[in-house]
Amino acid sequence: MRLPAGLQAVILDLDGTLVDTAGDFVVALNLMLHDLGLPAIDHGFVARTVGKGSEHLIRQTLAQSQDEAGVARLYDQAWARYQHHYLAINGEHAAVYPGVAEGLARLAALGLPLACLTNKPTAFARPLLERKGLVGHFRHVFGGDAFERKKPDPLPLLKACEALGSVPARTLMVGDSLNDAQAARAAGCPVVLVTYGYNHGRPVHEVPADGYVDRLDQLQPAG
Ligand SMILES: O=C(O)COP(=O)(O)O
Ligand SMILES: [Mg+2]
Repeated sequence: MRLPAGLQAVILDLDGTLVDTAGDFVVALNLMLHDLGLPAIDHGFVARTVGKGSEHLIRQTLAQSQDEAGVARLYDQAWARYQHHYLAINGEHAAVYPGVAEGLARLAALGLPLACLTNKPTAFARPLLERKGLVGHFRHVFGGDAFERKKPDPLPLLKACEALGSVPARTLMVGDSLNDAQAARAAGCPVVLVTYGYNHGRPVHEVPADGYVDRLDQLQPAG
């Protein structure tokens, strides 16, 4: 699809958009659950649950076997174990999606400044992009802890636009989920969704967007 005319910058989501990280989440969560003596989760659970940040993911994971009080009691220990394991394996069970490196290179060649905006903690996001050879494309990397609120709140997008020096209406958000689309709409940014990501386990075409692409390198310069 053609990029909107007059574009000033592009903001890209990470998990499910640039990198298939479901394997990393499964491994780190299951090591955490093992430490806590709790039953394991599977790939399908991760694909349905990822995208709303680590706190949400850990709470939902604990809720598979715990009531509300159990989740509250175990949360701090779970978060510490999760962080330890995730940082140790970050990127080992994750793969860059086909067309991503080419697509980012093309956007950069058009002179568009790029920001990565994910709900993943910044301390997980930056090393992952480095390990996968993608970090050099980005002027900024903002994690879920970079601002006061996370996507689907528009705040992180508005802050990213500010950092990029772009007007929201001329800043494209590229993501994989309703979370990204809602944040983009509320910020006044056009949004394109990739068709291969997670989208909370739902078909992505259910989510209204300005376009859908099967690969990032399908984003073509405006005609
Ligand atoms: O929920 C997460 O940790 C990350 O999700 P996102 O990169 O799709 O924003
Ligand atoms: Mg995502």
